[in-house]
This record gives sequence, C-alpha cells and structure tokens, in this order.
Amino acid sequence: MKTNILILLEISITTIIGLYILNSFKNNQYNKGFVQKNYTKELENLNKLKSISLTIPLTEKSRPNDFSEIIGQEQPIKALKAAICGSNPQNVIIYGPPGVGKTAAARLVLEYAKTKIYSPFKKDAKFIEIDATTVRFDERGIADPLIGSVHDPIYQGAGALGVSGIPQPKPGAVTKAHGGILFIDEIGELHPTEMNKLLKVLEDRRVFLDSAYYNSEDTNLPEYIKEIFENGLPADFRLIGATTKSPEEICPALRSRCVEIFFKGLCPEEIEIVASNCANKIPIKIEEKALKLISKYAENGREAVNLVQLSAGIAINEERDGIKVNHVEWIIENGQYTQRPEKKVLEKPEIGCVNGLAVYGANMGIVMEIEATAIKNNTGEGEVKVTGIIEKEEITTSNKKLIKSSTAKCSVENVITVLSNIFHINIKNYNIHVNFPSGIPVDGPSAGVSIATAIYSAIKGIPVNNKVAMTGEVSLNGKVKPIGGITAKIAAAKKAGADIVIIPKENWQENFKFIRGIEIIPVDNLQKIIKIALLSDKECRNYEQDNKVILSAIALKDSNIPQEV
Ligand SMILES: Nc1ncnc2c1ncn2[C@@H]1O[C@H](COP(=O)(O)OP(=O)(O)OP(=O)(O)O)[C@@H](O)[C@H]1O
Repeated sequence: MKTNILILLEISITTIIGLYILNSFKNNQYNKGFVQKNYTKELENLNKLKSISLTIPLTEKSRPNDFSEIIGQEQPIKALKAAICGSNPQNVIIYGPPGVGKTAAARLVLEYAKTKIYSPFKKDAKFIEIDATTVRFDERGIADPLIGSVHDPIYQGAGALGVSGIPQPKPGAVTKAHGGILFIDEIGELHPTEMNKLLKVLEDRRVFLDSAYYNSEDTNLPEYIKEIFENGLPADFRLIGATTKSPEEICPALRSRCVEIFFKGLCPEEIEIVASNCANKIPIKIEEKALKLISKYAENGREAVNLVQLSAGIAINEERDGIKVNHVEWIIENGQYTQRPEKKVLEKPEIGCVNGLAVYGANMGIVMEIEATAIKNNTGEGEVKVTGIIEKEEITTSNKKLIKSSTAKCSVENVITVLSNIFHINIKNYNIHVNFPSGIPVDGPSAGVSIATAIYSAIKGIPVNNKVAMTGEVSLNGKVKPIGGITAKIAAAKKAGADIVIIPKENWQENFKFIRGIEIIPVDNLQKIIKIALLSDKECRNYEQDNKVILSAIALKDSNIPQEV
C-alpha cells in the first residue's frame, strides 16, 4: 500500500515537472515567435531607412582629399608626415586655431603612411576619431568610449554571460584604434582622470580593465574574457591629438610623450584659395570680387567654406550661373559676420611707439603696439606707470591655481634697471608711462626689448622706425634672450607690413634666410636693437620736417646712441 502511494506521488511529481517544462517551452517558443516577428518588422524599417539618402553634403564634398588641397600648412604637414610616416611613428599633438585644417591633415596622414613600405601601419589600419568634449569621466566605469569599460552582471541587459555572473569587457576607442591611429580632437578638454588613463595606455600599449565580479577560478568563465582580464586588451596605436589651446595649457606629461606640431592661422590670400577650391568642388563659378570679400570676412578655412556654400545655395535658388559678390554680401549681412581685424604696423615713425610682437591662443602671431612717454621730473622722484595690462595673472595648472603679478609689469621694472645699467639713464628724473593699447594679452618677457626701445625713444625724443617690429626678452645686463612662437611672430610682422623684424640671435634658423619680403635681423644685445630701430640723424631731420615738430633730442642723439654694434 505504502509503495503504491509512493509510486503515485512519483508519477504526480513527474507529471507536474513535465507539464512545467512543456509550458515553459511553449512560452519560450511563443516569445521567440513574437521577438522574431518584431525583429523582422524592425529590420524591414531599417532597410527602408537605408534605401533613402540625400546628396553628399557640401561640407563633405569640399573636404580636402589630398595634402595639396590643404592650403597654407605645408610646413606643419611636412612635420606631421615626418612624425607619422616613418618606420617608427610617434605620438603627435597638433596645435592651431580652429578650422585651419588640423583634422583634415590628420585624416589624410594615415593613408599616406600606408603607401610607405617601411611603415608599420598595415593596409587595414584604422583611423579612429573621438572628440574629447564628448568623453565624460564616468567614475562607475560603465561607459567609457575612450578607454573601454566592463559590463558587470548586475546591470540590466548583461545577457547570458551576465546571468552566469560573468563581467563582460567592452573595448573603447584605444582598442578599436589598435594598429592604427587614434585621433582625439580638442584633446585639451580631456578630463584629468581620463588623461591619466590615456597616458597609462600609451605607456603599456594595452589597456587593463577591472571588475569586482571577475573571478579567475570561475569555471564558466570563457577563455577570451580570462585572457582580457589577465593580460589586457591590445591598444597599440599612435595618438594624434588636436587642440586650439596653447602648449602651456596642455598636460605636461602628455606633451613629453608627443611631437608637437603647429598649424598656423590663414592669411586672406590663403582664405581666397580655400574659397576658390571649394567653389570648384561644388562645382560652381565664383566672381573674383566675391572671393576677395570672403577673404575679408572669413577668419579660417571652415568659415570660408561655409560662406561659399551658403552663397552657392542662394545663387542656385536664384538660378544664377555662379556666385556673385552680392550673394556673399547678403550672407555677410544676414549672418552678422564681422570683418577680420587686420593689424598693421604703425603708420609713421613716432617717439615712444614700437611694434612689439606677441603670440596668443594656439600659436597665432600678432603685432602689439607698445607706447611710452617720458616727462622730465625735476624733483628726482619720477614715477613709472603701466596701463593696458592685467595687474594679476592667474595660472591654472593641472591641480592648482597660481596668482602672480603681471609679467608685463615685471618686464617694465626689469627694463628700468637695464636702462640705468646700460645707458646710465637716471629714471628717477622722469615720469614714465608705458601703455599697451591694443588689448592684446601681453606676454611680458618677450615684450622686453620693445618696452626698452619705447622708453629709450621717449626719454631721448628719437622716433622709432615704424617699419621695424621686434621681439625678445632682455636680461638685466642688456643681453637679448630667446623667446617662443618665433615663426608665428615673423609671419604676423610680415602680414602687418613690417620691413624688418628683430629677433633674438638664439632664435635664428637658417631657413629664415629664405623668407621673402621681410628682413630678419638676429641680435644679442639691446644696444644693437636701439641702433637698428631708432631713426638715423638723416631720417630724424626728414621726420622733423614732415611733422613740423622740434626734436629736442636730435642734437644729443649721436652721443646717446650706443656706438658699439
Ligand atoms: N588650410 C585649409 N585648406 C583647405 N581647406 C581647409 C583648410 N582649413 C580648413 N579647411 C576647410 O574647413 C574644413 C574644416 O577644417 P578642419 O576640421 O580640418 O579644421 P580644424 O583645424 O581641425 O578645426 P577644429 O579645431 O575646429 O576641429 C575642412 O574640411 C576644409 O573644407
């Protein structure tokens, strides 16, 4: 009897389990059918969407397809090729103003490298692009498109592996770029923690991912996941970072691992060529006058291309056979474009006025006017006033903020000492006022020679040649010391109409000999600068006649200008 009951119980349990399994199987089949039906519908929708396409956007059509189409950047492109296209490519940071061809050049350089037999980049090497402004630091490490992340089993959608408690590594851009190039636009915006992670990857040439759920003893663990957690994901790529920031604003640890290349701002003539090439690519005719107008308003290549494209849109809508100047005028007016400032050297020689040179932002050179007056103070208690500068400068390094006295103000103080040391001028006999009128951020040290020349000219009453521009730091004993951004400064001086640019001897490069249209004079002491920059006796007399002013100091000039050159 007892045995019968047991058998009956066993049959019942088996039947219940059987029914349960059957039911689950049916449910599963039903779900599968439902999912399949939905999937088919979605796939159909997707294919329908894929079958629709517009014409290629003009921005894409006008994108440079060859280095020769990137205008005005021959030197930095040569440097970029040297860094990337050799047998041992290097990491690179490209500095430059926005829209001047940095991304365009980076996109082309990998393909160029592949044409070299000695290049380690294989034919299928990838160019992976990521914008640092879109890479947010995620402290949970769930989503990191740059470095990669781990999908832990606690998260929804962890799939079959997640159900088994297995963490799943998701490769980031550093792994996708393995064997190729990782291009990070706006690299200066990268979060410091992301930057540190990137530096580690560059060092290891692989990326290690972590998870609290990783258990090397787990028998369910697939071999490839074990391999990733134990030995890391491959991430052997070369980095090209682009930034509109200046080198000082970029993490020093990254800079020390990279070759630094500087793209320059485009001049109006180069903007005209970019606009003309863009019109050819559309293709649409464009009037010469329209090109000239674009070159006056577009600050960079991207703006030139945008202006051509909008003007082309209007011309096409009006069924005209090309872009006319009035199309560009209409865009300029309605787009509220402002004319690009054309900084020129001073119009005529003036006492106490000097064309200094500065760099700002990502290596953009500019002529910076510096003016000084010196009024005799018979009490022997003269004062020095400096205006047009920021009194205090705040420097933000990666983890601290420093506030220091303006370097321009310090430079003026140094110059006062130099003038009394070298020329034995008693500054206390004058009320000196130095002004930086252009509102340009003054890089104090490199303005040293310009400040010294302006004050000397003001005290002696001798005009400064307005066709001379200068840059250089001056030491307390009057030696001229090297400065940064020399090429950009020379370009700015030439663009502004200077005939002569005075630079520190230590900044001299042999290729400066080949720059046409401007004479570059290297000097090592302040006396030489004064001799070159101030008007000669004859020039002073002409100046006196032209300006109908009495230059009281002319008579003194010969004895005051240093003879030793
Ligand atoms: N020097 C140039 N020669 C020819 N075309 C240029 C040049 N500079 C910019 N362009 C045009 O502008 C577009 C945008 O340029 P690109 O993206 O290379 O600039 P970028 O320097 O990387 O700017 P950003 O710093 O804003 O990313 C290019 O696709 C090209 O059509």
